[in-house]
Amino acid sequence: MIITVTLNPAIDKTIEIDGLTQGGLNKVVCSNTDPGGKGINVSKVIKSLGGESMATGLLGSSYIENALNKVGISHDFVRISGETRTNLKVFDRRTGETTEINESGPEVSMQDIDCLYEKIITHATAGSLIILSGSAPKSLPRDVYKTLIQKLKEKALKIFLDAEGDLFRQALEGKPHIIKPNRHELELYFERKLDTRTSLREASQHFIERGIEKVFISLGAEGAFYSDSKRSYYLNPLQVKAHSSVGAGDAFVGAVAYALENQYGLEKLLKMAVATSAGAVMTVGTKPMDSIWVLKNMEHVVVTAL
Ligand SMILES: Nc1ncnc2c1ncn2[C@@H]1O[C@H](COP(=O)(O)OP(=O)(O)OP(=O)(O)O)[C@@H](O)[C@H]1O
Ligand SMILES: O=P(O)(O)OC[C@@]1(O)O[C@H](CO)[C@@H](O)[C@@H]1O
Repeated sequence: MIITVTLNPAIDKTIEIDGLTQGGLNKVVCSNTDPGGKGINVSKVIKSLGGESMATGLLGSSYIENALNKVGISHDFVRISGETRTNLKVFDRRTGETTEINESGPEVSMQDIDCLYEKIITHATAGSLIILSGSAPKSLPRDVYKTLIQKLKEKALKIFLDAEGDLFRQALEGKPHIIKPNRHELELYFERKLDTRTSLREASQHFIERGIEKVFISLGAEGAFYSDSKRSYYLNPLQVKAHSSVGAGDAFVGAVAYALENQYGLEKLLKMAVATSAGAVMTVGTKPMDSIWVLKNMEHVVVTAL
């Protein structure tokens, strides 16, 4: 059983503009809305690959529950009184760039986290993979993931963390089993550039020495990197026509979770993660790519042992 946890869900509003003018009038060419927040996107990707997950977290709006019902994703959120944030993604058709404007999220408390912990425990079965992904509303302490990880590990659950900044730094003390930082998150953590394969390998080893089992580093259009205690691999990106890279990291995490759940071998898992995330950058907003495309294209991913 895979459980995705989103502490700070979002209604993602993606608008497209023909040349963004700062400080001027911008006309929207088209717009669309997706249920979002990193864990929820992971659940969407698992579903598109043919898998099942349970989405939970802290939720203020029924929009997201309705949207998940429509695509058949199981969910059980802790309902909070504050409103779910709306995150604006502005895609500039001329430059191909996306500008993101994210709200910080509603007021929540550690009591909400206690309720969330109970929900996770209710749904988890032995060895369930719990995915903790994305930011936490400002009102929560920055060690919220660390606290959750420590408690969940006492129940022998597997933890996959995708977070940044102080949340990430403190969560590491709880020793999640798997992490997927992107290059920017890692550079923030180490306070230095990580622009060579050697530096990525050293960074991964730093985590592995501290008890983390699997380190995936996503490198945007430059592909990805993987390390565990025995091996390291560089993964070439697929050459695709990029539309919106928002949610590419979530697609990567979703594919890894799906592959682990289905006990894929490492090479197949890595290929699926790269293909699923490449597919995600071709779609509008945070819509996942369909599994037929993923299965067809994963064979083109080159996995290089280092
Ligand atoms: N332009 C691109 N072309 C091909 N593949 C891409 C491109 N951008 C991203 N990817 C794929 O998506 C994966 C994740 O991308 P990225 O490193 O940008 O994640 P992220 O920063 O965590 O994303 P987000 O936070 O928006 O979900 C990469 O490892 C790569 O496989
Ligand atoms: O503020 P966070 O939680 O870090 O990021 C939130 C977010 O930008 O991430 C997803 C894409 O990865 C979007 O669905 C969502 O709007």
